[in-house]
Parts: sequence; structure tokens; C-alpha cells
Amino acid sequence: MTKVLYNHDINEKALQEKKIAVIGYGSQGHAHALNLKESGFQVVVGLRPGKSWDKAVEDGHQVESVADATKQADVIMILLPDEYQPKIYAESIEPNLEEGNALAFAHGFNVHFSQIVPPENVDVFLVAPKGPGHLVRRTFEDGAGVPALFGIYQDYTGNATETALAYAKGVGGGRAGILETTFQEETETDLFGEQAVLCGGVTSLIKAGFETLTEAGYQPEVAYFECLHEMKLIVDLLYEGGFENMRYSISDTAQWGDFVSGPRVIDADTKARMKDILTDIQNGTFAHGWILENQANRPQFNAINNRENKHEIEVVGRKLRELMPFVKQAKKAKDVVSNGTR
Ligand SMILES: NC(=O)C1=CN([C@@H]2O[C@H](COP(=O)(O)OP(=O)(O)OC[C@H]3O[C@@H](n4cnc5c(N)ncnc54)[C@H](OP(=O)(O)O)[C@@H]3O)[C@@H](O)[C@H]2O)C=CC1
Ligand SMILES: CC[C@](O)(C(C)=O)C(=O)O
Ligand SMILES: [Mg+2]
Ligand SMILES: [Mg+2]
Repeated sequence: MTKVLYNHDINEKALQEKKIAVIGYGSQGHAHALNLKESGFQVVVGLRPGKSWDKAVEDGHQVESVADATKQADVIMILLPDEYQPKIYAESIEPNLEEGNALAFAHGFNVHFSQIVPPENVDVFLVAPKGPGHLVRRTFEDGAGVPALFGIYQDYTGNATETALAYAKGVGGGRAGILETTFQEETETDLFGEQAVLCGGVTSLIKAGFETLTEAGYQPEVAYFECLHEMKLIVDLLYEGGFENMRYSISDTAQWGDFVSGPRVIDADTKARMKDILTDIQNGTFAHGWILENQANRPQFNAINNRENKHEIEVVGRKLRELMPFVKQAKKAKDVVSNGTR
């Protein structure tokens, strides 16, 4: 079995005298900066003036421009949106790198697809938490953590692995398990997971179920609770103990329906389309389309996003969630991070 590393396997020495620049203070950025600081490491946050800057100051960080944070740091973790990274890297990071620095990423996209080509005299690694940034922070505060992958693209100093592992431990990955990967494997599996299963797959499944019920005349509120709200409760059981644990808790009627109807929804054709999606990721078709979409100022992204936000499941869900104040909302936390108001 692949070796999974935990806190007790990792020596933090490689990062102890070092300064870490966390560039960006969004979903991942705020979680890395706060978790690393609370793990005892020196952190400077690199940003442009604005909402994230104000929030990072409010959270007690030293905040500098991206260029100045890079100049001061030994390890530069780039946690900007993937689509803006190449420009900001070229303008403010690369000119300020010094020999022996470490350049780090939480996703391999830009290095793997050659949108960022690092100089030869720095270490290059990734530490990719396998979870949303707000949960990287929330679980850390709760004394737990989110699993993380680490991968070395370039080991100029000979210390890249020790540095990456200390970083992964600092953000809380060593509480849940740290696995070695490559930039290629992380990039391709992460893109596949978010498109086919975790985000694209799940939202399409929920929406199709909701629409099937409402088009048949059932109440939208009932359809919302059935297809979206209860998803989290079922997924919690999967998270805690896999399929067996979930099936232990549901009724035998549900389990029989799971066995006979699940494969009618997700069948061999669905799997063949998943393979097509993976091929498009592997051969660069997806990356090419996403890069062009951004160069054109996101016409399709914005149109689809507006349409999705107006879908009946979102309208009814907003109303129902207002009546459940115990439901925590990452979007509110994200707005807080990006608009500086708490
Ligand atoms: N979201 C997640 O949970 C995960 C993300 N990743 C990876 O982590 C990286 C970061 O993603 P994510 O956290 O979602 O990013 P976000 O969209 O949350 O990051 C936004 C941050 O970037 C800052 N920013 C944007 N443009 C600039 C600029 N021109 N100059 C300076 N700062 C700027 C924003 O500041 P401002 O307020 O000024 O706009 C804000 O602080 C990506 O590589 C992603 O693939 C990996 C695992 C999970
Ligand atoms: C699942 C989406 C993700 O890959 C993540 C939170 O891990 C992302 O890019 O945000
Ligand atoms: Mg991911
Ligand atoms: Mg991702």
C-alpha cells in the first residue's frame, strides 16, 4: 500500500527558520496562512490593496504587495485563482525570486500545462489539500484536518521534500494523512474529481432528481429536502464509514432501491462519458478551453453561472436555509474573506 504520512512522521525543521509568503487570501489562502501561523511558522501574506488585504490585516497577518512578500520569503505559496496566476507570477513573483527559494502551489494546473515555467534554481513543490479551503480552516480549528497530497516538481536545494512535508503538516494535512503524488497525477485527478464526481457530477445528479420530482408535480420544498439537503447527511455517513456505514443506517427498502436503481441512473454509458472527460483533461483539451474562456473574459462561465443561480432549486433552497440558522454557509465565509466585512 502507498505510504500515508502523519504528523509523527514529519520533522518541521526545514521550515522553522524560514518565512512563508502566502500569495492570495481566498478560500485556500486564508486557511493556509492562519493554520501555518498557528502551527508556529512565520507567515507574510501577499496581496493587492482591497478587501482581502483588509481582512488579512484584521486577522493579524503581516501583509505586503505580492512583490514585497516574495522578496522577503523563502517559500512562496501561490494561492491565487488558477486563471490569474500566470500574469501575476510573471509580473510580481518571478522577478523577485532568489536562488534556493521554494515556489509552491496547491494545484498543479499552471505548471503541468506550462502556463508557469519556473526558473531552474528554485525548488518547486505542491501541497494540495483534498478539500475546500473553508473546511481546511474549519477542521483545523476543530482539532482535525483535511488529507493533503504533496509532490516535488524540482528539487534544486535537495531539501524540497522536507520543506513540502513540513508545509503539509503546518496546514493540518498530517492529522488526516499526507500522500506523495506528481504534478501530473494531482492535476489530472483533481480536475477529473471536481468535474465528474464532486462538483459537476453531484450538482447535475441533484438537479436532475429535483427537476424529475417537481416536473411530476411534487412540492419544490419536498424535492429540495429530498435531493439536496439530505445529500449532506448521507455523505456524512459515507465519509465516516464508506458505503457499508451508510447502508447500515438507511432502511433495507432504501438499500434494495440503491442496489437495483442506482446502476440504472449511473450506467456504462455514464462511465464511458466519464472516460471522455478524463481524456479531455489528459490531452489538454479542457485546459485549452478554460484558458481561452478566460482570455475572452468568461462569456460562457458568466452566462451559465447566472442561469444556475436562478434555478428553482437555488431559489427554494435560499428560503429554506434562512429558517435553519445552524446550517453553516461557506459562501458567507468566502464573502467575508473577499469583502473584508465580518
Ligand atoms: N478552493 C479550494 O478549496 C481549492 C483550491 N485549490 C487551488 O488553490 C489555489 C487558490 O484557489 P482558491 O483558494 O479557490 O482561490 P480564490 O478565488 O479563493 O482566491 C482569491 C484570492 O486571490 C486574490 N487575488 C485575485 N487576484 C489578485 C491579484 N491580481 N493580485 C493579488 N491578489 C489577487 C484575491 O484578493 P482580492 O480580494 O483582492 O480579489 C483573494 O484573496 C488554486 O490553485 C486552486 O486550484 C486547491 C485545492 C482546493
Ligand atoms: C473539488 C473542487 C476543488 O478541487 C477542491 C475544493 O478540492 C477545487 O478546485 O476547488
Ligand atoms: Mg480538489
Ligand atoms: Mg480543484
